[in-house]
Amino acid sequence: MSAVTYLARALDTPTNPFEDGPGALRAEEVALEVRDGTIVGRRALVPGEKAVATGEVVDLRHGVLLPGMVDTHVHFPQVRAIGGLGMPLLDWLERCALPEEARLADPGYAEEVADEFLDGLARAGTTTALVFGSHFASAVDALFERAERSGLRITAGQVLSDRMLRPELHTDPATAAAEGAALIERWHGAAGGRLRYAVTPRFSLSTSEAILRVCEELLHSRDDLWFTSHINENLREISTVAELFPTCQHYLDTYARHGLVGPRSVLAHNVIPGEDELRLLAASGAAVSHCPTSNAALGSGMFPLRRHLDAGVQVALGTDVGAGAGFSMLKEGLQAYYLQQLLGAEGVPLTPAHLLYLATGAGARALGLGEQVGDLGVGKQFDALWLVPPTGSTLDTALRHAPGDSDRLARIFVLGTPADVAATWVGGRLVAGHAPASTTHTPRSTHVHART
Ligand SMILES: O=c1[nH]c(=O)c2nc[nH]c2[nH]1
Ligand SMILES: [Zn+2]
Repeated sequence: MSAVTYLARALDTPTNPFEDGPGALRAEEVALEVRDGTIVGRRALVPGEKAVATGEVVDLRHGVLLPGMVDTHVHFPQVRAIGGLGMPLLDWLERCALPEEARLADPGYAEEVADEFLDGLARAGTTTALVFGSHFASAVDALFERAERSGLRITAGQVLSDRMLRPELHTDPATAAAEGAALIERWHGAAGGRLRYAVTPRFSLSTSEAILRVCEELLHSRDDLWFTSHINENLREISTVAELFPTCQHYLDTYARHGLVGPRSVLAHNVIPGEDELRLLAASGAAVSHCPTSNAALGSGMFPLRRHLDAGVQVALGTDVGAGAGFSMLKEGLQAYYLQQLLGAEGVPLTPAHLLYLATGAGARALGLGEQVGDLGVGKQFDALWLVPPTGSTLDTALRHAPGDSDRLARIFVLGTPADVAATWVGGRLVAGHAPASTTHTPRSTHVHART
């Protein structure tokens, strides 16, 4: 059994600040005892305390420890398409995203992109993600194979479409059913449950009723699969979906009538929802992934967080790479804050605790992982990111002069970038960066040895 004690200045939100207020922010100097990847002990330290534990000790107190970020909407095949500005959704798809996604038909290309993608997540401090896969089954295999090695917690699936994209990205119901069943068999629950399968129609605009029926069969082939798709992102998209599904009550109904909306469903965007849709989302326990940098880049609209909260809909954050502005969930949190400020009286005034919760605990709960990850409490996995801004950087200065814990967290969201993430762990395993050498403390002696 491997046991390590991490000494850290930790910030987390073990409860929901939308219910408990800003007091939900926990800021402590702690000793976290981690055994086989699980936090088994947590003790508050007297600041600067030295002789704190016996056994292997890693001192992280010159940085800030946060729970690993949870990205609830991110596209694996779009890493190389980040940064396409100046277009609304459907033009951006046609010009930027889909030509790149078509390249993943080449398995070698897909492997390279999978490595870039997973590396991008881990370096940004993201430890868990709900990932839009590729239209090609071979590329989805590549993603899961690389994810198994990377150590990250990944829920993903083959993206399904059979119209209105480009022919090489289209499938047919029989192929979709066969490939989906094989991928579920190979990957759902693999790597000790770190990898899970999500049935993933791209959006109703590009999926016929026949493909949605396949999605229904695949999703209900087991009772523990996930569902994800897009919804209500853009006015042209919404009116096209209404024309394509004349008998549906609203966009959400195109999924709901196939049994695709439930507590294991995550729908991205929902920038322009109807009240009926919000009620149905809340009643079904489905979550919405809010992707604020993508919404701003594509001019999709202003996410009505207040209406979601009032209706009781679960909301978490997603980067939506590549329409979004990169893998940083700190940037996503900041953009969510800005957007709510711009909404004036209709916006929700978000505190730093809200931002941290949206980027960690809310995502964990939306993905059914709230018992395992999302904060740094006893019983949780040691999924964490360690921020160590370079000495003399603006973030370093800002943190040294922060008057309080909430201000420190605000400064991290405003100024933090992946370049400040010195190390990322999943289940106690280092998945990016470098941790300091541990020291072994015995009752009599202390010596340093290198950690592998
Ligand atoms: O932001 C988005 N990115 C996509 O790739 C996509 N596909 C359908 N709808 C989408 N929205
Ligand atoms: Zn998306």
